[in-house]
Amino acid sequence: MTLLHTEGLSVRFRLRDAVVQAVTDLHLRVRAGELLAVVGESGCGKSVLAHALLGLLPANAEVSGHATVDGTDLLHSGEKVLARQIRGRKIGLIPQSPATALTAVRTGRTLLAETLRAHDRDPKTADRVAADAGFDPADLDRYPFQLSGGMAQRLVTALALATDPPLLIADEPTTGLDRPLVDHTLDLLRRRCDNGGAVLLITHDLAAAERVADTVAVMYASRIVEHRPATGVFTEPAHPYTAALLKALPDREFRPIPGHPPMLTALPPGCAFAPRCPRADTTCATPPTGPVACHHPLHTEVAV
Ligand SMILES: Nc1ncnc2c1ncn2[C@@H]1O[C@H](COP(=O)(O)OP(=O)(O)OP(=O)(O)O)[C@@H](O)[C@H]1O
Ligand code: NI
Repeated sequence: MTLLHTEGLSVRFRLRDAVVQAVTDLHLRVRAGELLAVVGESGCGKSVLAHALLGLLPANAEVSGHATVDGTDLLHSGEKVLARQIRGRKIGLIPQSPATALTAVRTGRTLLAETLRAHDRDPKTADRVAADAGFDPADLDRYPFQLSGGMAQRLVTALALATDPPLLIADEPTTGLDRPLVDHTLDLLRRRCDNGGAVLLITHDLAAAERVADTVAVMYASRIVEHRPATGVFTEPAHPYTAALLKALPDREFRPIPGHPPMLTALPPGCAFAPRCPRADTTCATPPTGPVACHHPLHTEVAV
């Protein structure tokens, strides 16, 4: 069963003298039981994608295309529907910046109890929900400013899991966590999928994605350039950008990708990776399409 479906999803921000093309023509499908990892360098549009799905973009954003969760239209539902029926009920979000997501004047226990009550769940389960997310219930009476970065991270994870949404979007959920807690969080996400939920995991951490993902979408300069089963992506990357990302890993070749991603205010008409790509030639001036968006993929026989 498909839980999340996007077709031609695009997001642009209109600035006074420029347009930021943050997400371009995204076709995604996440099925119940699936953990999809979205990976890519800083600024490629991952968090904007998450915010677009939850209706959390600022007023200068223009969204086009289609997106549904569990059959419900996400882009043409009003704020009331998004607030009452989507956020928390159908889609949970572990936000990228826990500190800004937490309300300074409420303790963890109050925040958690309010969330549980708002979704007709027993507020007395707050301790268990916190513990499941790796947050010590003994610390629930602290205010957000009394939490370390890693503790705040675990608290927002508990808040997102409290309502048990079918789709969870986790935006860099392991930031600031020590290795055992990273593993704890990843196992938690994996378990949700094994129990029939779906997770869209946004991460810089390719090792994390390799550990738990069923499918991987590699994003570059606002587009998904490779979207395939995880095993294929990690063992036989097809897009030169994916191959370069893997080579940059410390336990692989530790070779950084030369150059920089393009400005999202001035994207080229053809392949945006071409200026950094060892395989680029004149054909790359036209836009590549397909599950591996490249005119010269490293592998052509890829399972999609
Ligand atoms: N409100 C906004 N107005 C204009 N540009 C924006 C706005 N929000 C985000 N952007 C731009 O959209 C692009 C994508 O941002 P996004 O936060 O999605 O990146 P990301 O892939 O999540 O990066 P990171 O890995 O660092 O979190 C960036 O260039 C960012 O500057
Ligand atoms: Ni982000």
